[in-house]
Amino acid sequence: MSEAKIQETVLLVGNPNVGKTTLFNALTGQNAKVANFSGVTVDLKTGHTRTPHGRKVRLVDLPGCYDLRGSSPDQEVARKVLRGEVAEIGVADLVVCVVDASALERHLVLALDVIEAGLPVVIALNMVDVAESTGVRLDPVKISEELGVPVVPMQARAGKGLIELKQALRFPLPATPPSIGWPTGPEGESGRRDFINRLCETAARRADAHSVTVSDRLDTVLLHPVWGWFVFVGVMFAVFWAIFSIAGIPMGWIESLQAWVEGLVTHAMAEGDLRDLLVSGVIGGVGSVVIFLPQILMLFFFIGLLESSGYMARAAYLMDGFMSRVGLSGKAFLPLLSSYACAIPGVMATRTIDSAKERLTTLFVAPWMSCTARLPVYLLLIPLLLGSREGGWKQALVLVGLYAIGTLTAFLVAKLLRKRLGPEETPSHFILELPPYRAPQWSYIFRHLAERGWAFVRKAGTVILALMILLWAAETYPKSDSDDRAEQLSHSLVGRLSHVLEPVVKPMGFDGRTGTAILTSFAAREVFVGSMAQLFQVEEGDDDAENQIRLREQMAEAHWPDGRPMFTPLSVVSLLVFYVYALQCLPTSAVVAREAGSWKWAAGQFVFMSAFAFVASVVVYQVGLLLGF
Ligand SMILES: Nc1nc2c(ncn2[C@@H]2O[C@H](COP(=O)(O)OP(=O)(O)OP(=O)(O)O)[C@@H](O)[C@H]2O)c(=O)[nH]1
Ligand SMILES: [Mg+2]
Repeated sequence: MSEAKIQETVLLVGNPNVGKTTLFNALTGQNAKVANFSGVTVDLKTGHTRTPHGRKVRLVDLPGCYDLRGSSPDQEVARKVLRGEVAEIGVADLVVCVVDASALERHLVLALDVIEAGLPVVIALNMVDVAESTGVRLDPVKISEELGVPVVPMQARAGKGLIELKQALRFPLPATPPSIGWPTGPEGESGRRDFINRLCETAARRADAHSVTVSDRLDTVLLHPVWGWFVFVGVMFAVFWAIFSIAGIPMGWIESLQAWVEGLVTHAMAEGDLRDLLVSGVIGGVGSVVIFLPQILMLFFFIGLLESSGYMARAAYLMDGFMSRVGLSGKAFLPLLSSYACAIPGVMATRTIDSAKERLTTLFVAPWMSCTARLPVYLLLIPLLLGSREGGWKQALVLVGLYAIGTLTAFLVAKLLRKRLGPEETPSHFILELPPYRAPQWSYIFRHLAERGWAFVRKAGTVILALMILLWAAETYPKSDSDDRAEQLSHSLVGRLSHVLEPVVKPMGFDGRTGTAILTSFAAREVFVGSMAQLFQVEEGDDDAENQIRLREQMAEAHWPDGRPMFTPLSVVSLLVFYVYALQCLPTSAVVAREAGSWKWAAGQFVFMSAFAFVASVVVYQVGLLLGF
């Protein structure tokens, strides 16, 4: 190893779902994604930690892998790093092999592979709490003697054993007896198994009778072909209901705050363009988006809870049969599920899928899982559809419906695409391990919420704010002599743009202003709400009126020039359908291009989804009209 190296590099390796990232977070103070299923980490994460001797070391968290042979892209990363083939990481000085003490037989396979590869190894014997609760009697000293490497018992989630592990990180690691006590090479496979079994019999003895665990008992219901589905639908419904009813309370606070600030500015400033910019552009436009923060956070919270407890993996298991009918495996379901939070991590998570064709198909349809950026649009429009103060459960039902439409269409398109991509490589079957249920990792969930919340506020304060100011300028200039707002608007840049857009969006049931708002939302979906708040504002509202409700009222009162109401239930449905399908997220397209390895794929996806959204919306509106809605 070169002299110039400033710090040592320590790799965290292990099978999936053993707590590598939990350990990484605990050692580095970061908050990388942790969840209770396999294949959560798909990329390399680096951080720093200090040993008790004051040495700063670089820590690298790897995706889980089972041995040094398999084939999926995420596991390949781990293998390359272990072989020292990744330039940014170089050759590791030490490998911490994280194993699950409650299932040592399986986890030692990788540990032996790594020791054989000749790297200095420390074994982190994690999840000691789980092992003990299932009656396993551990003997870390014996394991250490047999393998010839240090073994540190620990509970990463509770932060136990961290100091001991840090103490074991010594450079160079004191030499251990070089003799390997198990047969090596591929021929030695069964001999290695025997070695592991013998070791576990003495050093990780199981209680004799196989007891039925709580996880087993829960699974008889949650994986039941009938009851399992009841629970699944019930859980989803409860989540959406909570989003409407509970989040309504903090939303009210934000609304009042916004109205108060608006009133303050209105009174403090003289009438004029600047005041108009602040009140309608900045406070009205940005505020109408920020209001949805509580609901977005709630959705992230529930997704975090479901992932952390292990229920997500059950949902994937339930879906397996259905998925295989569309040519995907249950493994593809987890990336799709996490796309409900945001398509970007969802697309990245497709790396856990072994088959390249299945992977391409999954990342192609992932953006149709409604992400949280669509939530503000849905939440603005659903009450408009049902009449403002309709009961929470009906609204939840419509919301579930929207998620379902996106999901089902995704499956349908996946099926067609999967066929086009050529014959099946391997029969898809369920390859995801079912993890035991675990208590949610609250510290991770709440830190994650804080990060997401901050990211949303930052986006509102930058991208959305900038767009709102631009839009305000475009709807204010060039100025006309008229005092009438409608006339002023039609004279402005936006008015002219609306005029051009109107023939395009009219078949969908909207006017040019809505068309303009849709156009602005190609920068970011949430912008739609802010743009509507600006474009449909008729008069300066009362100082204390609540902006959101005002926007909905204004939309409800909007008319076509011939006096027909503009937002009928039919046109609102058509608008919702458009937002379910349209791909309006540049970062997603960039990640798709990277993951699929070609811009063509991302461009094709964008064109296909936009066209699909447009056609679906036109069909809904026109057929609806024919049917007399
Ligand atoms: N009971 C118990 N659970 C733990 C412990 N350490 C981690 N966990 C849980 O194990 C699950 C998996 O943790 P992760 O840190 O995401 O595991 P990982 O090894 O990084 O998983 P991949 O990235 O998928 O390879 C989470 O639900 C953690 O809360 C522990 O010591 N005891
Ligand atoms: Mg991980």
